Amino acid sequence: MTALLEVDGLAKSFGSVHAVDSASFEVQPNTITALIGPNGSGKTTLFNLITGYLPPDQGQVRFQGRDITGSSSGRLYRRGLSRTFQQARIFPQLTVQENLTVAAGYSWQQLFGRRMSRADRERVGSLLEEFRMGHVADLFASELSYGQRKLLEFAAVLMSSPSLILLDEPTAGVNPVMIETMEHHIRERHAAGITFLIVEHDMNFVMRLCDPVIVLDQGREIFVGPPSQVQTNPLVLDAYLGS
Ligand SMILES: Nc1ncnc2c1ncn2[C@@H]1O[C@H](COP(=O)(O)OP(=O)(O)OP(=O)(O)O)[C@@H](O)[C@H]1O
Repeated sequence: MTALLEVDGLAKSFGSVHAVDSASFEVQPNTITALIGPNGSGKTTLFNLITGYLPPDQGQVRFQGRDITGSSSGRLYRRGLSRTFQQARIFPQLTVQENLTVAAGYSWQQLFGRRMSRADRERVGSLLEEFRMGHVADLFASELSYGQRKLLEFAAVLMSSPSLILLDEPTAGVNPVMIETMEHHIRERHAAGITFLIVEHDMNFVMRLCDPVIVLDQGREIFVGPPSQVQTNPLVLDAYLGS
């Protein structure tokens, strides 16, 4: 099977800190792959390198077989590679509905002139329904709870019809009910054909949802395998207990 995403010898240093140090791994299509590792092991930096928010010092990233190293985040978004952030990046001064509209690629002028295609209007409507956000559609995003903002960001990246979504700590700081909601939506969208790469510290969440699991330590992968083998792998235990 051809990998959907290939990370090959990726490296990034900040001064003397080797945040990502020759990392290489693949994400196969139709998986929910986890990327875990102790604090500071380079997970967010890797996400930034893959999604065009940081240029790598070395190495290559391929998406759907094409070299995307150094491509801009906007270009990757339009090609079907989207991401979320640890702190949801949404527009607090726009309503929930407007946030989804902007994510479809509409300019601010079009947004306020209501010149939106019927198909996109319907997509916004169906996402509001799917994510049960109809009742908050006209609230400003700033009025949402922390968890709802994360959910909105997730819904917004779906406007680009992505084939791969990178989620950066989707459950961090989120209440248990919202964690279940998040898991439900990931499963639903996975069943509909979207591939996920998820950075997450909640091991219960990872163990029940993800396969395979990639473990990063000091900027490079030290384990790739099924969740059942992660917790007993000596290299993984060393990385976590030694940190
Ligand atoms: N912009 C930056 N400037 C300097 N150092 C940085 C920068 N970004 C990350 N680092 C360093 O790179 C290393 C990897 O950080 P990164 O945030 O990628 O790790 P992480 O695995 O995502 O951590 P966490 O689980 O705590 O979110 C850390 O030592 C961090 O301090």
